[in-house]
Amino acid sequence: MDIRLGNGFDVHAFEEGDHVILCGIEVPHDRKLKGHSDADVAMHAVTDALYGAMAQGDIGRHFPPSDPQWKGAASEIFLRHAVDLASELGFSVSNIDVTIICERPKIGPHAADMMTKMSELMGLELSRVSVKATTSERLGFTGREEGIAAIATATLVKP
Ligand SMILES: Nc1ccn([C@@H]2O[C@H](COP(=O)(O)O)[C@@H](O)[C@H]2O)c(=O)n1
Ligand SMILES: C[C@@]1(CO)OP(=O)(O)OP(=O)(O)OC[C@H]1O
Repeated sequence: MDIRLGNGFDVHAFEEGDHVILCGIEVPHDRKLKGHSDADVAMHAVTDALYGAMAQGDIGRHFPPSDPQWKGAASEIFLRHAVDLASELGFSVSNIDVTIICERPKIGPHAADMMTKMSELMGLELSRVSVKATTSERLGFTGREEGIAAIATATLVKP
């Protein structure tokens, strides 16, 4: 069996707004995340973890930020592409795990919805999807609430 591990990391800065989108779920907040796409930092980290496990580059290689086609795009397009590519290459996703790093918004109350959404989008059973969060104890750019970071791992298997 061919077992692959990938990691992904992403950061998006805050700008004026009233909600953020994380793992495909709209979370009310007093700012939004800035990006070329919908700036779903957590979904981008998972997508990059999938590309990494396949050694297929990164999200910007497949969806260049210079391409106007992706302006305001829903990040599930990127995630689905990575999942479909895995399937084309003979892999199935075994599990994903993502940690969202921010002081606010609190992720705990939304984590179940986020895991359900990721499970549905990826066609992956819920027990194989993990979404969790931490603060950075008020240190650094996440601690100053300048933006949100996310780090993810994904495991792919080919029988
Ligand atoms: N945005 C966040 C950050 C944290 N949590 C939850 O709080 C727990 C404690 O966080 P520490 O950074 O103080 O360790 C953490 O384990 C999460 O359960 C959260 O929901 N949203
Ligand atoms: C997702 C893409 C799509 O153009 O743009 P952004 O929303 O800015 O997100 P980023 O994490 O900077 O990744 C680069 C791009 O692929």
